[in-house]
Amino acid sequence: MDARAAARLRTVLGHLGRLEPRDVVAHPTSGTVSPTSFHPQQFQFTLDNSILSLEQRQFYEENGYLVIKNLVSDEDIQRFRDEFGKICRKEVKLDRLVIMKDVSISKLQLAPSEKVVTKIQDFQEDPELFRYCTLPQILKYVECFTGPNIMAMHTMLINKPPDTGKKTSRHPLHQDLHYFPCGPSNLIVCAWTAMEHIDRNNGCLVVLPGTHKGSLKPHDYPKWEGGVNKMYHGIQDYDENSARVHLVMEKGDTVFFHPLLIHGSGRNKTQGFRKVGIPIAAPIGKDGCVSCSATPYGYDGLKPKNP
Ligand SMILES: CCCCCCCCCC(=O)SCCNC(=O)CCNC(=O)[C@H](O)C(C)(C)COP(=O)(O)OP(=O)(O)OC[C@H]1O[C@@H](n2cnc3c(N)ncnc32)[C@H](O)[C@@H]1OP(=O)(O)O
Ligand SMILES: Nc1ncnc2c1ncn2[C@@H]1O[C@H](COP(=O)(O)OP(=O)(O)OP(=O)(O)O)[C@@H](O)[C@H]1O
Ligand SMILES: O=C(O)CCC(=O)C(=O)O
Ligand SMILES: [Fe+2]
Ligand SMILES: [Mg+2]
Repeated sequence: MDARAAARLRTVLGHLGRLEPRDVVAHPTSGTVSPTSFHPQQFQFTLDNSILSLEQRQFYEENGYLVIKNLVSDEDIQRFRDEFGKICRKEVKLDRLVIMKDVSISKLQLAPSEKVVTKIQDFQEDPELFRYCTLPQILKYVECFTGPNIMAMHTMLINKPPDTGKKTSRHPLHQDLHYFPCGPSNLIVCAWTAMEHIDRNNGCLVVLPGTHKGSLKPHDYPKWEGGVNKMYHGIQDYDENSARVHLVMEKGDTVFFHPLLIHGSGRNKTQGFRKVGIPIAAPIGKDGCVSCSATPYGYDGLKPKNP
């Protein structure tokens, strides 16, 4: 994006001011930004940029997600795996890190290892893992949705365990915006990178294309017999007829998706631990998230600020 386009985007963000979370809920598609004159009405969910092809833009506009193949190198993924292993074995300790175990094993006293950690959240203080959020090729695409001043709102690495038979390794269908009252929603994007081959066997991402055009729906715990992980809320009343699309991805492929896109993941029927790094959401206004000024997850400075 050139400097003039960036300046216009900042102006738009400035006019939007600081929304209350309920405003984001009531007007989830507020904040539509068409900062340049190329296609003023045509595009609602992507910013004008020279990175995405017309087909890619149209795909994201229509479907709410976009898979970019082979975006993160094997070498980087290996480094993230190594660091994750150290965290699980407690060789690296981080104050604010949240470590989650699958509910099916949460009450067992198990020795620290990668086999008992289902997910880590808030790794922004770990320089090695946080490199993911600063990879130029990730930021290049993130910028197509957020504009040039980018902040990581949340960081995660998911290590989906082999299902114990209770189906607790599933992640119910949800919208990420449910978890963070950030906005404008169209300027938020989540990046999800496969750290290995992922398909329906080990629990790939499942999306309901086009649902990013809808509103934020009520979420609650699904009524699953085997139990549900803490905070794994699901949408109760989605359209049963919507087509579910299973995203089969290779190591290093990254899917960028809108925070209102309904998505989830199935159970892991293999004996491996399915790793994805690292969903981040990366919105930012000029001085922080434009709707929730202070967020404990906010982490600034991924790219030099535009003057
Ligand atoms: C716009 C931005 C978009 C950003 C996108 C991000 C979207 C995010 C979508 C999600 O990922 S939703 C899921 C988010 N999940 C969480 O936030 C869970 C975070 N994890 C935690 O809070 C802790 O890991 C947890 C409380 C579950 C465990 O913490 P501890 O290890 O300190 O707890 P401990 O082992 O002492 O257990 C405390 C209690 O929690 C229970 N527990 C542990 N793991 C559990 C689990 N997995 N599920 C349910 N309960 C669990 C455990 O049995 C125990 O119950 P009791 O009090 O009855 O003894
Ligand atoms: N029939 C369904 N209708 C709506 N949502 C579903 C349905 N089946 C599964 N889901 C949701 O979609 C997510 C992905 O499910 P998916 O069907 O891919 O995996 P699975 O049921 O674990 O395994 P399988 O590949 O055997 O179907 C699940 O976590 C669940 O929340
Ligand atoms: O990789 C997965 O299982 C999906 C996780 C997810 O959507 C989330 O944590 O918000
Ligand atoms: Fe999610
Ligand atoms: Mg199924």
